[in-house]
Amino acid sequence: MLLPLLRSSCFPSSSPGGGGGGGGGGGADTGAGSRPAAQLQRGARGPPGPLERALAQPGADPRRAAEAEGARGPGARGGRRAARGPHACMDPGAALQRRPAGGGGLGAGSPALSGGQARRRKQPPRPADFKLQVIIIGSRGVGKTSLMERFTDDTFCEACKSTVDEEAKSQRVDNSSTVAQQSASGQGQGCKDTAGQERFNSITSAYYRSAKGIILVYDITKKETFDDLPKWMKMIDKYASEDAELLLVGNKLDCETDREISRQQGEKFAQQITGMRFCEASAKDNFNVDEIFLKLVDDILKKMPLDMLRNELSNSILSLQPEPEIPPELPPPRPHVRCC
Ligand SMILES: Nc1nc2c(ncn2[C@@H]2O[C@H](COP(=O)(O)OP(=O)(O)OP(=O)(O)O)[C@@H](O)[C@H]2O)c(=O)[nH]1
Ligand SMILES: [Mg+2]
Repeated sequence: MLLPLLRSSCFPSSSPGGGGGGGGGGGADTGAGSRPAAQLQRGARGPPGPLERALAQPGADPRRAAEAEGARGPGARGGRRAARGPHACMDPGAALQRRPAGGGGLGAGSPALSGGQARRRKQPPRPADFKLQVIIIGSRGVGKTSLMERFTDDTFCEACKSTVDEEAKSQRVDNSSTVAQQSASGQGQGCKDTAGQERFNSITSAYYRSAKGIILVYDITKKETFDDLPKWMKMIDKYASEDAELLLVGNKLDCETDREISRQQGEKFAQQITGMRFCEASAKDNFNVDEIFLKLVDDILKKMPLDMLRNELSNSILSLQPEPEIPPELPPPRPHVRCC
């Protein structure tokens, strides 16, 4: 897998496009009190999987490598308009294996996607290899930030502050201008927990527009967050690009006893949206979290036109971390494509 730098912007809460409100649709604001910007990157993780090793070969074709790794071939799932193919690995019905020591992979055949928990101890972030923007949206408290932090830092906090918090509300105007500045100066890729409330649509819509992947999260223990989904879909239809990869996530799978939304309900919702994948996860148990992000990136890369991918590569340092040992019989790989 190319080492994508995924930056995600969390849109806490609010019923999308709507004003404030209680409960799941709480008024959303910018997240002045939010956690620091977090870059999601794979760079600092452990040894490359077969897909990465395959990519390291001279002249590797990223998508063919992805296929070789058992991911579905390009075109198996087009954009939202294409006829829906059967869900592959995110099929919620498939037995998602629990990863040993903290989480499950999508299936036996995806060592590159298998547990990386131990490998992801906090390490200094590395410069971006390859930028894709992914946004995580969903009603308040569904676990957007927790999923992001589990993936980036492998941490989880029980009583974490809402990305929207009281003091933030007072500063939201500044923040919205900050966010505006960021996006204006091209820093829009920076990750910021901002909100989806009507007043920020002009800002957050920019995030939707440039997002290659959208993760829509609901809380399986809170029906209202599932009922909010159509409103989030309206935001996606209104602002997101046609070919953004969509992934629906039912979070808090560890709270099975408090479940209010069945897996089948989640799957059925996703099946109504062309091209939308679905899975259930738990940020707390670190179950299916890597897979959410890495599979989404897989899908994004596979849909990218090869020349664009190559072009992106030619403008970036393709580096795999750590360098795969080159068995003696293989010639050393060609020198890395360096930034111009
Ligand atoms: N049991 C359980 N709790 C979770 C999980 N993910 C998040 N939580 C908890 O749910 C609450 C909200 O989590 P956040 O990550 O802040 O949710 P959010 O969607 O970012 O919330 P806002 O920023 O307010 O929109 C916190 O108390 C988390 O500890 C999970 O997988 N399982
Ligand atoms: Mg949050």
